[in-house]
Amino acid sequence: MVSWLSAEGLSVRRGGRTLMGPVSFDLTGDGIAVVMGPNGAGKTTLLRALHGLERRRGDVRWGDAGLAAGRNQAFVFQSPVLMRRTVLDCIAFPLRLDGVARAEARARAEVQATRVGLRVDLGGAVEDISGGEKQKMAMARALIRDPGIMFLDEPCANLDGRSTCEIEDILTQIRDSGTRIMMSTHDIGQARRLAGEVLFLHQGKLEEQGIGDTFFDAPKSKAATAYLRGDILL
Ligand SMILES: Nc1ncnc2c1ncn2[C@@H]1O[C@H](COP(=O)(O)OP(=O)(O)OP(=O)(O)O)[C@@H](O)[C@H]1O
Repeated sequence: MVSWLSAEGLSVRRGGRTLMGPVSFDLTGDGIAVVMGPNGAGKTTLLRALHGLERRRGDVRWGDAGLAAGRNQAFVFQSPVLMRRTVLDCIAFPLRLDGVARAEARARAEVQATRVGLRVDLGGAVEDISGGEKQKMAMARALIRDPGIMFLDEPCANLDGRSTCEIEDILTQIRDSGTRIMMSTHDIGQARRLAGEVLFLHQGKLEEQGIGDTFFDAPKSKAATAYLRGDILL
C-alpha cells in the first residue's frame, strides 16, 4: 500500500538531550492515525516535528496526501491560539494571510463554521465562546485552506463528554472527506473509537505500530499491554 506519511530515524534533541526518537514508521491506512502513550512519551514532540515546528533529524516523506502532492498541512494545538478578533475573522485569518479579499475570506469562513457545527455568534469575540466551541473554531480555521493532512494535539483535552462527542464526529467527517488526520490522545476510549492506525510511544521511542482493533485487542509490546490495562508507565 502507498504510504501517505513516513519517517525514518526521526528525532528531536534539545539542550543535548533527545526528547523524542529516533522513530521510523510508515502510515498507509485511510483512517485516522492516533499517537498514544503516557505523559512525556513524546507525542506532542512527534507531531510538532512532523509539522516542521521542531528542528529535527532524520527523514520525513510525504505521500499522496501531503506536501509532495502540493497540499498544505494544518496543526490544531491543544489550546487553540486565540486572536483579538471576531470568531469569523479568526477562522478567515489563514486566507487573509494568503491575500484573499476580506469578503471572500469571510464567506469561506462561514462555510467552515457550518461544516464544524459552530453554534455561536460569528460576529462575537472569540474570547467569549466555550472551550468546546473554541476547539471547533480552531478546526474550522485549520480546514479553511483544505489541508491534505491535519495534525491535532489532544483535541479533546479538558472538554466535557458532549463536546468530545461532537469533535469526534467532526474528525470522522474530515477523514471521510479525504483529509488525512494524525492526532494524539490520552483517552484510550477515544483512540479505540477513532484509530485506523496507532503509533504507541513510550519514553520517546516508538514501542509499537498497530492497526486499530488488532492493536487494542492484542497489543504486542509489554509497554502497550500495560498502558491499555491502565497501569501507570513512567
Ligand atoms: N520545551 C521543552 N523543553 C525541554 N524539554 C521538553 C520541552 N517540551 C517537552 N519536553 C520533554 O520532551 C519529552 C517529550 O514531551 P512531549 O510533551 O512531547 O510528550 P507527550 O507525550 O506529548 O506528553 P503529554 O502527554 O504530557 O502531553 C518529555 O520528556 C518532556 O519533558
